[in-house]
Amino acid sequence: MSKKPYKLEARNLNAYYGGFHALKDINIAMEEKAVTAFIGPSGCGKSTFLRTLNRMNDYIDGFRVEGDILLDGRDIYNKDIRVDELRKEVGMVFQKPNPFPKTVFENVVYGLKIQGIKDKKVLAEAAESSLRKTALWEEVKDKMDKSALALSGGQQQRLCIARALAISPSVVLMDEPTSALDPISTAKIEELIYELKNDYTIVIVTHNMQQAGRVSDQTAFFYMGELVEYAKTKTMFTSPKHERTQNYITGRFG
Ligand SMILES: Nc1ncnc2c1ncn2[C@@H]1O[C@H](COP(=O)(O)OP(=O)(O)OP(=O)(O)O)[C@@H](O)[C@H]1O
Repeated sequence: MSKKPYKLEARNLNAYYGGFHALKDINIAMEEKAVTAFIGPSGCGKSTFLRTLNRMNDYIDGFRVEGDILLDGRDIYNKDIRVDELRKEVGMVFQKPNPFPKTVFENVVYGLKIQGIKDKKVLAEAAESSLRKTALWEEVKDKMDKSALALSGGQQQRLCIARALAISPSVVLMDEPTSALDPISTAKIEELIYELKNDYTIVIVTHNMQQAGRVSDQTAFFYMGELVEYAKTKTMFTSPKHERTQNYITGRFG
């Protein structure tokens, strides 16, 4: 089988919060239309790294990076990159569902409206298409003008994923997207992630080892700001190379 091309690459990436060295010489290449999971104990830099992939950390005072992050071969920290364009390409879903206090419809089309799209038919079609992709359409099609805050937590999270997909990203970053959800909603999101990788490159931070095992193709294990091991998920879970990885995945720490 031919290898998928790399969508995202970090080369000699170091990141700092002021004087604190949070990411240490990270080198990793993530495949296109695949799911890459980041695992590791609390505070090891998973979220920091995820957030460097769409420059979400730019907002933090004193944060800086050295090295390169390449999206389709282009360095996203290059001066000529427009951050708003980058974020259209690299969408993000957070730990807690964070719908806006607006209707279901307004939530899904939010990004499109910001882009200046006003045509009602275009917006309605985009909303339906995104909600179908997150398997939410049948559940909300009669509630499009109701508040998104009235949906269940799991539905809200699928709505947030639909909102991210509506602006047609090619990469979706997910920071512990199920940690606030019940097991049934979690299972639905996991199924969804599995489906979405047909069309999107997905990077997910998870504390749940079983989840990494179920949804990801590749897994990266981080420890104290370093990328200790990166391998096919099956390989990592059956025969990790490093003792630290072994100890973590068998629950001896973390
Ligand atoms: N805004 C910030 N300012 C200063 N230090 C920070 C900031 N955000 C994170 N850090 C530090 O950077 C390190 C990595 O944090 P990060 O949130 O990336 O870890 P994580 O592996 O995602 O943790 P968790 O699993 O608990 O979410 C930690 O030591 C953390 O305290």
